[in-house]
Amino acid sequence: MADEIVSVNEFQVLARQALPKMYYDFYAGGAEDEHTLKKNVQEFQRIILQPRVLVDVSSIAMSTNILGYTISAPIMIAPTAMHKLAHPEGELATARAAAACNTIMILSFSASASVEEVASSCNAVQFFQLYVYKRRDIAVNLVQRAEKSGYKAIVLTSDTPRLGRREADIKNKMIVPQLKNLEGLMSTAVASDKGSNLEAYANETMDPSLSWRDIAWLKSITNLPILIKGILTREDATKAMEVGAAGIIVSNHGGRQLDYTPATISVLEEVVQAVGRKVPVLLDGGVRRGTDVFKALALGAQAVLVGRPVIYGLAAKGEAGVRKVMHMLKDELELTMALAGYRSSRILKLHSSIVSDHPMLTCHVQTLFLFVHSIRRPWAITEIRLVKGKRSSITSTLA
Ligand SMILES: Cc1cc2nc3c(=O)[nH]c(=O)nc-3n(C[C@H](O)[C@H](O)[C@H](O)COP(=O)(O)O)c2cc1C
Ligand SMILES: CC(C)CC(=O)C(=O)O
Repeated sequence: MADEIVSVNEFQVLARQALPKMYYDFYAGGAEDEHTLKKNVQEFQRIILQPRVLVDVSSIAMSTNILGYTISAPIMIAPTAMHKLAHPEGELATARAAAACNTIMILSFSASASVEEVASSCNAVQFFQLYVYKRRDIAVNLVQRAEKSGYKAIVLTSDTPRLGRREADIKNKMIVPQLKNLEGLMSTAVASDKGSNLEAYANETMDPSLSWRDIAWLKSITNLPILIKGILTREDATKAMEVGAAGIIVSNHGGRQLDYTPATISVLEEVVQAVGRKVPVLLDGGVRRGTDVFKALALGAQAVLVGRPVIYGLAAKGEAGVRKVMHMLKDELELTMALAGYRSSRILKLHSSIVSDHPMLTCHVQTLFLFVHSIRRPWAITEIRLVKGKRSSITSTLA
């Protein structure tokens, strides 16, 4: 019963029961040692919150704005491939859930429903995630179809010149169904019967020569704003600004590409600092609790994206499962804000940008001693504590 589920992680157990092993492993798995997959969750857990009390939290504002579109909470749906392997209604159910929750879904290039089908299934604001294949005409075709169908932005995934080595998929000989967006354009059948068919297919099709120079080409084929997904360093954040990205998604692809990349939450601040509030910075990877969302906002994210929990909700309960996942995260975030002494998720973001701009933070990062720093503003008190060179807690509230 969906009603008996009290936390997002419980959906993973239900999804495991509902799905064939090959598909469950595909969704749940990461690359190689799955170090980054685990770190994404663990690094959230290392951050401790120090609440402020006796703040009037009788009314809490959860909504935020992404590229001019208001969403009910700073929690969006990450692009994930092939939802029909999780549930027969696939992306259509996910999109309806996004619309019901008044949030943005990013449709995967590798979806099992077409851009047109998903666009016409509901009135949610949708972005389209793009992989660039060696056959550039496919990107042109899909970007133009997405634009025509009413998608509001292109999310270019930058971390997949080749597919990460996902060992469960290799063992299971993971298959690739025909991808709906490519029907009539390209077959997804691959000759190899060894290892992961998905890996063979991806490596045959993805364009490993894609580079920063190609953003100009992408801009020449669309009028939509372009967000770049897969940024983990200040250097690449700066480059993304130089090429005119409209937004950045701090992501390590949920630990499915390069293993031993840092957890996204641990590099968020570095990216936010480089971007300097010029464009929105979003984060995905390991978000499983409202407190995780709160931590990401406090460190400068405008919103987070959720990947696997959405698929698990879909696999377990279809559209209702996705709605439940999104509602649980939103409710937990609201409770976190109340208990931590916050009235608005937007104020949270303002605080953190002050924090990350402060040079003291960087110069004390290596210290082995407790470092307490507070900044006073007419409207805010922000306090950051670092222990042994790591951020250990975040406190800030309205003055
Ligand atoms: C099963 C699965 C499929 C994915 N497919 C895509 C995809 O097609 N395009 C993409 O840019 N990212 C894809 N991702 C990465 C997600 O967009 C996102 O970065 C990641 O899932 C976030 O981590 P989380 O699952 O811990 O929330 C996929 C992730 C998973 C788990
Ligand atoms: C079809 C795949 C390339 C989708 C993907 O990005 C993933 O599985 O992580």
